[in-house]
Amino acid sequence: MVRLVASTQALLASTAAAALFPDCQNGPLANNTVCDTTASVSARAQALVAALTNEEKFNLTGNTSPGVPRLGLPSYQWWQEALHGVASSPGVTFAASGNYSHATSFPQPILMGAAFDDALINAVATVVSTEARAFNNANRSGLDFWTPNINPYKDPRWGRGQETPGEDTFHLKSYVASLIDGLQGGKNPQTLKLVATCKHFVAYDEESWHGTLRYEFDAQVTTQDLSEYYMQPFQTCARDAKVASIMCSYNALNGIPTCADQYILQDVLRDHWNWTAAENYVTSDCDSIESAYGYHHYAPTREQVVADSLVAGTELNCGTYYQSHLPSAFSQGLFNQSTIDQAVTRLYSALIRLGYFNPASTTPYRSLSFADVATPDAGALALKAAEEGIVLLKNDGILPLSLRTDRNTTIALIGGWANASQTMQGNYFGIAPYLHSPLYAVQQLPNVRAIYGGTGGDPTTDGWDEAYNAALSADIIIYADGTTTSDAEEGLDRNTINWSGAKVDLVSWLSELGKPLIVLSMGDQLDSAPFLSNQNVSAILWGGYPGQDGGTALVNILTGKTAPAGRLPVTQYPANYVNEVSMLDMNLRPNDTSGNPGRTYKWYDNATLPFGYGMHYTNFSARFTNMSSESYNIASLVSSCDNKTYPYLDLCPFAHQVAINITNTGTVSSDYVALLFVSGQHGPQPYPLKQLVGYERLFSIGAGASQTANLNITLGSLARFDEQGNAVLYPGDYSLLVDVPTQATWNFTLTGSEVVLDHWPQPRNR
Ligand SMILES: O=[N+]([O-])c1ccc(O[C@@H]2O[C@@H](CO)[C@H](O)[C@H]2O)cc1
Repeated sequence: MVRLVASTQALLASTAAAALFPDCQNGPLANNTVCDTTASVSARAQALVAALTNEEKFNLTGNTSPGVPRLGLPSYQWWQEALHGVASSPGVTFAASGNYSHATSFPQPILMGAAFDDALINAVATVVSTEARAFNNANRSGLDFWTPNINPYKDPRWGRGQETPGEDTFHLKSYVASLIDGLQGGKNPQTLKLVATCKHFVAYDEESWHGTLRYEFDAQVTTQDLSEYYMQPFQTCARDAKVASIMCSYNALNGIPTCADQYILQDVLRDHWNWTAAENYVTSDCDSIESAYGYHHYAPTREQVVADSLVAGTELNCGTYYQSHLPSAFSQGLFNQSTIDQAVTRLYSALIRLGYFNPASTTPYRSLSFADVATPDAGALALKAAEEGIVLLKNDGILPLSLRTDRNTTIALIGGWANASQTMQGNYFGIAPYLHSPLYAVQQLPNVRAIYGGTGGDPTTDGWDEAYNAALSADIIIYADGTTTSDAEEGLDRNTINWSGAKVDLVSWLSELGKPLIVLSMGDQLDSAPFLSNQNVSAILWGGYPGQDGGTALVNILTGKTAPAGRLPVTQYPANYVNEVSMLDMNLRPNDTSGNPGRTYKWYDNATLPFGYGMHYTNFSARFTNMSSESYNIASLVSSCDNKTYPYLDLCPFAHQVAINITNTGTVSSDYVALLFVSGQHGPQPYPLKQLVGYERLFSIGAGASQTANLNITLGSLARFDEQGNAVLYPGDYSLLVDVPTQATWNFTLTGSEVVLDHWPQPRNR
């Protein structure tokens, strides 16, 4: 076992302040082609690399890069984080006070995923990249941001599930395309706004479970599951959204640490997904090259491990292993000159694309300043993002609250989240301009007296009297609790997914008062069965990690200022699920032999609340309007696809848009998320229960009014994956359904022969 502590501390030490950009006017590089803005990116990067000694090149391969002082090439910190706002991380320095002392803190992705609103995600990412650029201009940040975490949230115990938009790959693909566009400033823009990094490539979704650490886990994944599930968000990142960077992970995949795996980094990422077209780089996770040696024991020497990783296509090492061991690996002949040249060329290509070597006047974004950070508009967007994601799980009619105007209403707030502040940010957070707790937000309501009843005891009954007394004198009781980063986060998986016995008992004790009792279930999903079945629990809202204005968002929903329309982006599993399948079992499909009951809504049918669940303050009906034909020939669908617009067959549109007319049949204006699923028995067995093929959020549908969701479904979304990982469109009967919470179906048939939409590259011999 290696100890990572000392070196990770070194990783986090911030770099000494240096010149922000190379001096291309008067510095030593002024006459080097790297400073010639009319030359191509690759010519510029190659010219820079040609000016470097090997020793200098090796030194440039760590996240804390010393630059090359002799050439006026500044030191550079490659490691910045911005999961839901510019975040504290090695390259980001917040000021102690005043300008640059804070940045907008949006909800965690798991709550933003629940909004099912790609335009919202693009707007959020645009604010994040603007604020990041402003920080960079003030020399408080680099330009490479190692976000998003886009591993699918497959197991409810995963500590980092909160960092992701959820469990469904169609959803993740759509979400991440919007996000990367906002972070990078478009698809292949003239100047990259930021470098975004899709991580962790691939099959990474385990932290520390029953003694198995993420650093040592060897994920055993079938080619079918790999292609169909674990790879899908990365395909969108690399192939379609043109993300500029990818991070390989700590785990091994079928015996090979991902950062040393030529199959995934070369055959899949660069060759199959054409990720060579633009100048991009792969970074290791932090100390994951060291883990490949010390935990995975992948090769007998450190030199062999760094050489294998560099050759496989990991250009940058978060850590110091490359800097320390590449020189001797090179002397031993373990890789050749062109390999290190290519790595450094790719790294500096990314900086060139960011305008790093260009005059400020020719680079957009250089004039952004603190006036562009944490603006009122950004604050309003953070509030809207939280409101859009919050999910109504139960309502006996108490919500929206009708508060009296003739006298004060007393509201008791009890529980670990009632007065939450930083907790609302989850992990990977920065310094927020403010943190409005639920208690604070209730205190702002007119004609309301708020009483704080403490956090409630767990596991002892300490604090229960305080809670009870507050509840006794209240008209309405709000119990706000759930998980925090002490229960689940990086390095920490959960063993249980139930509300603790003490919390269930406290809520039941409070419920015996017979007063309106609302549970705010915060953080990750907990099995809400005990509260769903308790008739004295009037309502339940799930609020995830709602960010800087989370309390206001929750209270706006409670009072009806905003109507809830979020949908669960993950399955809410029953508590016993954790006893049925090992966290280390990567299989998605149910398996009688292993006892795996299946994972995600596609393969598991016994949820407490299903993926996509979410109630409203009104009722909706749904109707398909334009499904004229009921039979489509597969060959015609494929041949009518314009391969200039759609270079990959899986992106080809289905014969026509699917139009779903949604009518608000109730009395309250509300957003509505149309979730379109397909089901049917075609392709390899077992068949999934259903799969998401489209979604759209409709806004403010008035009482009695209708709006239409026009969904552009693709051939790829209708495909199934065979055992070789090929995406195949199969003939057969299909049903389209909009079923949560309303029911509408439309059936059609695909005729003719099956067509492979995506031929999956087969694994190399291992
Ligand atoms: O040294 N540390 O303090 C430290 C902190 C976080 C850390 O986690 C890794 O670093 C992040 C890099 O983006 C990856 O998402 C995560 O897996 C790895 C190391």
